Amino acid sequence: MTATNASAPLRLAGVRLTYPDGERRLTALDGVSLTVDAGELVAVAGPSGSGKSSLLAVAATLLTPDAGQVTVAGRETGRLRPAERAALRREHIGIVFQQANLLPALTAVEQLLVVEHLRGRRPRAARERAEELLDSVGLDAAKRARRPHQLSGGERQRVNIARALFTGPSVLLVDEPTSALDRERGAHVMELLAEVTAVHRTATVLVTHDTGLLERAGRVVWMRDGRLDGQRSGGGRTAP
Ligand SMILES: Nc1ncnc2c1ncn2[C@@H]1O[C@H](COP(=O)(O)OP(=O)(O)OP(=O)(O)O)[C@@H](O)[C@H]1O
Repeated sequence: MTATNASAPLRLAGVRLTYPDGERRLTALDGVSLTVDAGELVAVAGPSGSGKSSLLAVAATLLTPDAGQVTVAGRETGRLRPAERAALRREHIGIVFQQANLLPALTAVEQLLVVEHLRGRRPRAARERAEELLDSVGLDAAKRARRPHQLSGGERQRVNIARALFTGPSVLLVDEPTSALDRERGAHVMELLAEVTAVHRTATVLVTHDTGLLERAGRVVWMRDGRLDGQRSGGGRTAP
């Protein structure tokens, strides 16, 4: 059972998050529990303001909940010191933001190597890994040598996904990855996310407004007013 799988890379249990709102607090997440297994793609859908981005920020350990637990790769993050939490995030969490945020002066390969350089690994092994990852998301040698302005929006988003996978994260968090793309390119990116989730065995959470893309998800959860409001199995791959 998903809900009781203690080895799942990502577990949220009874998470409550509030923001300051004048004299009071606004409740953005109101007792959210969600377990995501390795190799599972969960799409989080729901109206604007329902708490989807807040859920992603809490799962990314970028925001600390007022109550409840967030467990990443078996570690309860509420108990960690900030430096330990940052290290856990670097090692175990890949984040794909809505905009690719690539550095204009760097080629596709170099976008991945910036991170690797900071981690102090040997460049040749890192370069090979970067080349392989970009190849696996569909960028051939010529495109891997291009700078962001020489790539299409969909290709930039592929670089973005490869970059998030570079550290070998067990959790992949994806925020509206298709909002800047047309329907066909958006569908391809969604297809790619389903594939990398299966191949890299990540616990993937994808936030989207676009209900047209949900059939590729293994599971769809709906948010309303800070609560999970129901879920269904999608048409895509699910964890065994
Ligand atoms: N930094 C903040 N300070 C105060 N309130 C916030 C903050 N961020 C979000 N909120 C509020 O928390 C609630 C949930 O917002 P959240 O951004 O998580 O929703 P969402 O479902 O991601 O919305 P959207 O689809 O429009 O991005 C909303 O009422 C929002 O106004």
